[in-house]
Amino acid sequence: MSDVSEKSRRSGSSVRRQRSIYQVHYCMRRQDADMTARPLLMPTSPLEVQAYARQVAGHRKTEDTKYLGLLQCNNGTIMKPIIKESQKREVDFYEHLKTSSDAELQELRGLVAKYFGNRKYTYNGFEQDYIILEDLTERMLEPCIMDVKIGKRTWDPLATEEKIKNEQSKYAACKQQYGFCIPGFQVYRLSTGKLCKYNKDYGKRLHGHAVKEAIRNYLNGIGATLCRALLLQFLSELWKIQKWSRRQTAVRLYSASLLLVYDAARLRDCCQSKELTARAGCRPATVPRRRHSLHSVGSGSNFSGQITSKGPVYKKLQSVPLSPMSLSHSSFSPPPPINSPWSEALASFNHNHSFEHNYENKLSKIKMNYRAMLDQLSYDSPTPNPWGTVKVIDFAHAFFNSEEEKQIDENFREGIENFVEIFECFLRETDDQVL
Ligand SMILES: O=P(O)(O)O[C@@H]1[C@@H](OP(=O)(O)O)[C@H](OP(=O)(O)O)[C@H](O)[C@H](OP(=O)(O)O)[C@H]1OP(=O)(O)O
Ligand SMILES: Nc1ncnc2c1ncn2[C@@H]1O[C@H](COP(=O)(O)OP(=O)(O)O)[C@@H](O)[C@H]1O
Repeated sequence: MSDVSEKSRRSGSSVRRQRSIYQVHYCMRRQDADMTARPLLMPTSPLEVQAYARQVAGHRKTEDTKYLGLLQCNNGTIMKPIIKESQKREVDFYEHLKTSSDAELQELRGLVAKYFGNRKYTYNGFEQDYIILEDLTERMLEPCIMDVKIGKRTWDPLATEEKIKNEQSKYAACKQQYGFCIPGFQVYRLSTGKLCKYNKDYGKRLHGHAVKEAIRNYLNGIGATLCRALLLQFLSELWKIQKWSRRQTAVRLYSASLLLVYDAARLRDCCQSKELTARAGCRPATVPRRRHSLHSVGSGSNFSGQITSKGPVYKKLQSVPLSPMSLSHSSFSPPPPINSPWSEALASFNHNHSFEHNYENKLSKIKMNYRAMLDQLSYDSPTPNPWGTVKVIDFAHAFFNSEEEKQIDENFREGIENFVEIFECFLRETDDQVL
């Protein structure tokens, strides 16, 4: 991306004002719920395109000089080539999803990358059709990306015998055990900033316990504590996908993937401030002024803007003690209303089946930690944008159900359940984290 912006600056074609890295990367994220938002590029800016260096799986080969991988545009979108029949079906899938009035499909719209239509584009002298999608890693400084292909069955009803055999032979142990597989991921090491890439050959060898460890590695949790804030960001989206997959009968998603993305630069900030807080034994007494926050007026929060040594102060409520020790002798009062993806995560968290047996014991502690974490995150960022998310991608083998075919897609649901369970298990490891 930096090459692109450098070029536009030199040619004087960019209409963007120069901004600091921080502004460019963190403060401009779009928050629209609608997947068909308007293109991001200013009308006068020329579209600049290059091979997408952040692609961790899928088609990438070059045939002659025809590049089969994704392209990155300088307007926050990526372009996915439409070459095979299955990819043509993917266009139809997005087009139908865009206009459908079916409630289940409307819900799915919020779980996939934003779709901006399709277009012809000439790259390296070859004209091709492309699907235009939101780049989920946009503005990330150190994007950590994992592609998780969902389902024991990864071939669609139109697959040939040969294709079925090929699919059955790949990632066999992993798919059998977990109902998903990992065709690729990349992670920036928190300590060194080094980028480590893991391709499909690595993914094909994964099975048993190594699968969970690969996910832990992706989360920068090898030899270090997993970050509760990061896990909750992922879970807030994963629970939505899980809830949808438990009910929906509209579509069968063969070979679709979850694309997990987070910014290691933001994770590093989060860990460093946690470390500082732990060392000081309390949160910082003075907080730099923020222009926007989760708790700005109108955001629905009762946060007063003040933080004391005991934690954030809420309007009309007592300040929140941060130490888990204090829980044993304090009566629990519900947290203030906060409208954000975080509060949705908390709501899902409280109602999730997997935690019901621990419900009474853990709830008050979780809520207390959680409220503190919300403040920590909003303190670190001038906007409340999450720096980790997950979306469903790759609908080349997706099929809409007719009325007679309507039933739950067990193949997809099962894979999601198992993946969510791993994240919930990781989250339990962080139960003692107080931010
Ligand atoms: O060889 P194919 O034709 O089955 O290609 C696979 C692609 O299938 P498709 O062409 O869309 O039907 C397949 O594409 P989809 O993700 O299914 O769209 C993958 O790229 C697959 O690689 P992997 O399983 O992720 O390691 C590709 O598999 P390999 O390159 O690992 O064989
Ligand atoms: N919306 C997106 N934002 C960022 N990266 C994406 C997006 N969609 C796909 N990718 C990247 O491209 C890879 C392949 O995408 P996918 O749709 O699965 O293509 P294929 O059909 O070739 O398998 C993903 O693993 C991911 O790295």
